[in-house]
Amino acid sequence: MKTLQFDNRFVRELPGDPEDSPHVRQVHGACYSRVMPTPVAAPRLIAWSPEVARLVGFDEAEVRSPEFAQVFAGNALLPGMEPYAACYGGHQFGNWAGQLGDGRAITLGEAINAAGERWELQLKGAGPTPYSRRADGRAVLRSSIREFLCSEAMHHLGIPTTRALSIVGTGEAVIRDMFYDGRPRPEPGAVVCRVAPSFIRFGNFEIFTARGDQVLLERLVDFTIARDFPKLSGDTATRRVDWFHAVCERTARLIVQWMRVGFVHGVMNTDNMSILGLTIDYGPYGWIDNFDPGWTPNTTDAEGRRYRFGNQPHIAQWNLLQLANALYPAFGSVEPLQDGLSRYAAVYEAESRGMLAAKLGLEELREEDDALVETLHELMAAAEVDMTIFFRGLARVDAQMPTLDPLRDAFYVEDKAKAHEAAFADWLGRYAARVRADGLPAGVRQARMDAVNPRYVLRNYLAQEAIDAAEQGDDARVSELLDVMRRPYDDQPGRERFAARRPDWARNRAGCSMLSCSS
Ligand SMILES: Nc1ncnc2c1ncn2[C@@H]1O[C@H](COP(=O)(O)OP(=O)(O)OP(=O)(O)O)[C@@H](O)[C@H]1O
Ligand SMILES: [Mg+2]
Repeated sequence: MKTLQFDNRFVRELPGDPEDSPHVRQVHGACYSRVMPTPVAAPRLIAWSPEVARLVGFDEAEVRSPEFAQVFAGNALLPGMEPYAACYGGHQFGNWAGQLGDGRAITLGEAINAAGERWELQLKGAGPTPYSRRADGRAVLRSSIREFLCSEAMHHLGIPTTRALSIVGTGEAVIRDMFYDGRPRPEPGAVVCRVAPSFIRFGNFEIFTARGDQVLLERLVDFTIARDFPKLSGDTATRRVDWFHAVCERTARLIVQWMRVGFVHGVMNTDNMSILGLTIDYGPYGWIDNFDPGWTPNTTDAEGRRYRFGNQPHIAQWNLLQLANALYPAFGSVEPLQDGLSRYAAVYEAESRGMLAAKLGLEELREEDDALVETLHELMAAAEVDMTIFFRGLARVDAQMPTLDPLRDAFYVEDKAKAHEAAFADWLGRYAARVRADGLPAGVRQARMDAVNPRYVLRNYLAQEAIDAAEQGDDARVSELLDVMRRPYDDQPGRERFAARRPDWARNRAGCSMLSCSS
């Protein structure tokens, strides 16, 4: 394998933990602890992303070499790698949880590719670290496949995200009690290598303020600005303000994108919020099948449904408020922080209106269109309409002569479809009139809509089918699904089944509609 070029700024420029054993502890006065991945019995490459391999600088032969599986299972290091686990805290389900940290993630290094881009390589499931608390530092195959596939699916949908290079099976079992019902069982283990310009989270800042360590807080702030926001200029105070505003804007744009495609993160704790506005931590996430703003995939969240689909914009702002509180000592005044939070709301509102207009194929969403959107959302929820199929079909509704025909596939329940047919016909009449008022040629409108309304999303049951096969030793389904998700906006002849409604068997099956945090 060729050598990569590393420039490990995080460990070079920030203070680390002087202790280098993985025993579990509170780590003070440090941004990270150096820790080696724990070797595994029998590394075996299960799947990889060709785009990410290219980004990092590996060709196919290198990825398929035995050395690759060794390195990306955590059994060997490439020259220049300096493994560490980051220290962070976080608000979980609305409550301050204290020190969390990379309990099973280990960064290998910051690779600089031929284009001069920085791509941090991080293993997830690579063994215990000082931050593992009572857990084992490992990850199961099912959650690793979900993380791998969804990272890449999101990227190809055009949504900011951490990427995934590879999944390597460990050849070792991991014990998990999937539904916390006292029935633990052994499951196959795996390690994902994920890749991003930065894995810094809101919680990396929160931990220092919670501990009254203003010096380290300010160091991390200025480091993040210098490394991850190099375009910001001016004096330190100006850059800090502009930086927080940029974080608020990026977060707003990210959530708008989730809402566009029906992605429900499922566990939007502040330790799972990226400072770059990337989607991070693919745990108990899910995709909307039938449109339901109240849906959450996370069984741990079933009661309060804090992280339900329709609540994500609100939660993101709440998380930014926690970040603002944490940053206050570095700012010394509340105004710029308040301005940032207002910026979030303004950008979210504007971007969300643009997104809704694009999904509907309208030039813009005017105030008088709000009722049109509201009625549609109510109808979709009441009639159990598949979000993805509906919007894809809507582009095929003839504005001169609108009928429900292009939308028939989107309905889950015959009775409900019948009951709402007249209301939908009425809505379509109003919609078609609005489209005609814009006067876009039909082909242009359809092409524009197809560019924002995907044909294929990583439906929960599709991922589960690939997982079931992989657990039986057949990895091909994972690669096939990745391949479909690489072109989500294109009709792919022969792959209609991947665009179909969720089948009935998947309605209430574990892994398909209910996900636990056990991973
Ligand atoms: N199996 C495990 N072993 C050790 N620590 C764990 C394990 N699972 C989760 N954690 C830790 O628990 C905390 C919260 O977990 P959460 O589910 O948000 O993260 P995660 O899925 O491990 O990973 P990430 O956010 O890095 O994608 C984190 O500090 C995480 O590292
Ligand atoms: Mg996490």
